[in-house]
Order: sequence, then structure tokens, then C-alpha cells
Amino acid sequence: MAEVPSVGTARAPSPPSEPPVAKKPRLEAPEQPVSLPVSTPAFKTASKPKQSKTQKRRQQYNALPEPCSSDDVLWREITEILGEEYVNTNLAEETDRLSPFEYHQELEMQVVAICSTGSALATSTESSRPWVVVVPFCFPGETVRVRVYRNARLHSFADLLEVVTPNPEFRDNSLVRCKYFGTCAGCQYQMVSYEKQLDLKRDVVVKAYENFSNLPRSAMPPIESTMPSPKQYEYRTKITPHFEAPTKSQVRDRNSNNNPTDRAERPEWFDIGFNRVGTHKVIDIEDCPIATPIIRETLPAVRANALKNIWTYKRGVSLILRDSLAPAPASTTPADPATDPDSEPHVCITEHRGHIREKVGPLTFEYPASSFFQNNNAVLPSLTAYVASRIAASPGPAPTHLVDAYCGAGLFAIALAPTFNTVAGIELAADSIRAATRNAALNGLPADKISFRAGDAADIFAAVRVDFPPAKTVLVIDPPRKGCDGPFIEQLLQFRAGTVVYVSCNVHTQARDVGAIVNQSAADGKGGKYVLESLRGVDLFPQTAHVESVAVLRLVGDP
Ligand SMILES: C[S@@+](CC[C@H](N)C(=O)[O-])C[C@H]1O[C@@H](n2cnc3c(N)ncnc32)[C@H](O)[C@@H]1O
Repeated sequence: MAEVPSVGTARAPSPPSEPPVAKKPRLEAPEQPVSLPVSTPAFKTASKPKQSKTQKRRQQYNALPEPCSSDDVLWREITEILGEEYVNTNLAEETDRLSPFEYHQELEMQVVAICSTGSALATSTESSRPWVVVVPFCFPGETVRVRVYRNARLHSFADLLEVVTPNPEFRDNSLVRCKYFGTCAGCQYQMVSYEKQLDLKRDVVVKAYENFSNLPRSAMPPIESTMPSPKQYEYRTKITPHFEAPTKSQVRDRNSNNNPTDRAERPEWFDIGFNRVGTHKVIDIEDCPIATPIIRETLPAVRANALKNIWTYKRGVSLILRDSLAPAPASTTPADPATDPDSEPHVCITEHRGHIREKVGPLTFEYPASSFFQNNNAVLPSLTAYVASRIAASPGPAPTHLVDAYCGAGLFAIALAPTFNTVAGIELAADSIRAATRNAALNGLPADKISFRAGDAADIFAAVRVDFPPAKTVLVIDPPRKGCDGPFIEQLLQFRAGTVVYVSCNVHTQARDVGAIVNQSAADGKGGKYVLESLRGVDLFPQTAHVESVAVLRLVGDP
């Protein structure tokens, strides 16, 4: 028997089944991907009659998951296991919520697949009907004992109780380095060799493009092996442990207790850390081995301080611990390209209003602690070098102009700038734009070569239309998890940059957007069409199921 993570606390039972009110949607593939908001209607729709809360809840209960959401990713993989016909029949006959399993029923199951969310999908030959059970921390080929804690549409969620038959192809429990692994929701794969983790992440990219891009296989390039992170532990440069404030009754209890010794102790309800797997409940975490050394060293003091002040908090708090290089003696001096970031002294910034300084290869970046920057510094030199190499592989004349949409503090714009004549970046967050402008100067890039503006990403096209020759322009896009919106894709197709590099922290919305760009460019008759030239996952978060992805699109044919 393999050692298994401890089981979570008892969970609330599933909500009672509500009678469905509307016919359920079927699963037939839509002619156009349902999720593409590529054109917004030019007309105003009639205002809908107001719904009661119950009606809204019923509608949500009956609706299929929002396209490209993690529920949707799970749902598609469940459908693949059960078969579309079976799923459609159950939806039509409204038998999709008739679970064969009771709340807290214990079962032995066979794991048949690993889902892109990192959980395993299991079935049982003893089940009275085909049904999938979603279980964390196990792998295909394993027999596991589980306890059901929630029933949903044609699937249930369960805690792992025991791995009855482990699969050594995936599992080596001696690799686990964290005492919270199996309870904390942060990591999924500590018991998997790093090589295998990279393979699992490649599979996520493959499945994302199969399920969400609406592209035929012939339009997909061979998907490269996942780019590894040089550090597999102690890489995370930012963590945000959180805790709940005391409730009114906890405050009352404390005030009625006159014993000062008791008052000084840690209240038994006080937990500070990350969520317990499968819940929104915080568990107490004293150390996080994927965080950088300075963050691990600082965490005990930050926890102690939160505990000292716990009775002053009125609502839950999310703390921040961010790794930074110690402030430069004079931060306006250009970065010393020879210095290795690991050999410089680090500090941990715990103030949202603090400032971070970070080196990516020879480049220096400074930005406010509360704003976005990639959380794995160790892999950034390989990531930016890979993007540069894909751009350089352009078959035509070398590109001269670069647009960095969703540019944050200027990571890609600044790292790629040396081979371009002119660079423009755009970003919604004004403080990130101020940081990007300053970072360009810090790295010796003149303002007449590189400029940044605050605004919606779609606005960049109006700004560069006159001066940037589309065929010699590279467009880098790195949007948030929800991907690009319709107006942005419309503008992108209108502008038709020679190369588009799409960097993404959500390969599912990336697949949807890339599919839209490829398919629409072939159909809109505006000259040239985009082909997906390369696709590669990048591991920014070892030990977790998360994968980032870089897709390169090239405009081919006469523009
Ligand atoms: C995944 S981050 C990438 C940042 C940057 N490329 C980097 O690697 O550091 C996405 C960025 O998009 C910005 N953003 C979100 N919505 C946006 C929009 N509609 N237009 C422009 N920027 C946006 C966010 O503020 C965030 O900085």
C-alpha cells in the first residue's frame, strides 16, 4: 500500500437536487466555437425580465460550465470518458444528476485518466451506471479507495483514502518534500519525477488544442517538449498566505474570558496558509518548499506578526511575501550584466506598497510589490531566449518593429528590444506602465526606441497603424487567464502583423484564441492567413499541474 495524504475534514453535504426548469443544452459541437466573442453585436438587445434568486440559481445549476473555465476543461474530459452519446442522452432525459453514490460513500475505483486540472478521473465497474469520480493525488492504472464528498453532473468529487495499487510509472512517494503535500491545494505532483511532470504538462497542451482550438490536427504543429524550470523547488518568488478574521462570536468569547494567559495563546481556530485541497478553507502552513529561500526564512516572522495582531482584523487578509534583490545602492545606475541574481543578497518584501528588484539574465526589472511579474525568476532567461529564437526563425526579412500587448512591467518588450528598431508596449495597469518606462531606462534603452502606454490592449493598433509596417512587425501577446477579448482579436486580424507570439498562463483560452485567429484569417479575405508554426509548454510552476504555453503564428501568403 502506498502512503497517501491525510483526508480532509468532513465536508458539507451536496445541496439537495433541485427540479430542473429548462431543457438542458446538448453537447453537439457548435459550428463556430461557442466561446469566441470575436464580434460584439452592433445592436442593443432588449432588456431581460428580472430573475429571482431561485431562478438564477436554477439556471446556473442547469447550465453547462462556462466555456474554457476549469469546470469546462473537467467536463470535456469527463464527456470523453463517458462518451458523447451517453452524456447527451442523460442531459436530454434529465438523469445527469442521478448519482449512483451517496454522500460520504466509500468506494474502490480504477483511475482511468489524469485531467488537465491535475486531478485524476476514476470509474468503478461496480457502479450501477457509468459515472466518473474526480480524485486528487492519483494516476492512471492505480486502484484507489475514495470517499465521495460531492455529487455533480455525471460525476462526483471524492477524497483519496488509500492507494490500493500504486502505479510506479507515475508515483514515487519518496520524492515528496513538503509535509503539507496531499492536504494543501498548492501542489499536485510532488510524488512524480520531474521528467514525468514535464510529459504530463505537454499532454495538457495537446488536449487543450484538441478540445478548444477548433483546428484540425493538420493545422497543429508537433507540440514540443515542455521547457523545464532550472529550479524545481525554492523557485516561487511570491506567495500570498491568507487567514480569516475572528468572527463576532469569537471576539465575544475572548472578551468574556478574563484569563490573560489564555488571551496570549494562539486561538485554536487561527490558521494561516493556503486552501485545503477541494475546499476554500485555509489550512495552517508553516513552510512552503517551493518558495524561494528568503521567503521561507521570512514566513515565520510574518505569521507571528499576523497572530500578534489577529484581534485587530475585521475581515480576512491576504499577506504578500515577495523575493527581491536588496535595493541597489543607487537604483538609477545601469544593471551590471555580469552579476548572477543568486549571488546577490535577497530580501523579502512584505508590504503591498513595497518595491521589488529582480534580474532576468543581464537585465534589471523594478516594479511595485502589488503588481504583476512572473513568479519563477529562474526560468525567465530561457523563456525570453526561446521567444527571441522563435522570432529569429522568421523565414522572411528580419522584423524591425515589436508590439508588446499586455506588457506588464515590460519583460518581453525590454528583453527582445535589442534586435528591433522600435518597440511599443501597452498595459492596463498604470503602475506597471510607469515601471516599464523606468525599466527601459534602467536597461539603457532610449525613449525614442521604446515607449509604453497605459490602456486597453486593443488600443495599441490605432497607435502603431501609421508607423509600424505590419509585415515587419512582431506582436507579442501575454493576456491574463481569460485570454484576449473579441475587439482585440478583431484589431489583430485587421493589423496583420507578420509574426504573432502568444504567451499564455491558460493554454485553454490560448487554444480558443489561436484557433479563432487561424480560422478567421483564412476566411476573412483580407490577404494572407495565419498558420500555427510552433507550440510549446513552459514550466513556471514545478510540482503543480499548471503549465504556461508559447504559440507562434506566422502570416503566410500575400498580405
Ligand atoms: C499575464 S500578465 C503578463 C505581463 C507581462 N507580459 C509579463 O510577462 O510580465 C497580463 C497583464 O495584462 C494586463 N491586462 C489585463 N487586461 C488587460 C487589457 N484589457 N489590456 C491591457 N492589459 C491588460 C494585466 O494588468 C497584466 O499585467
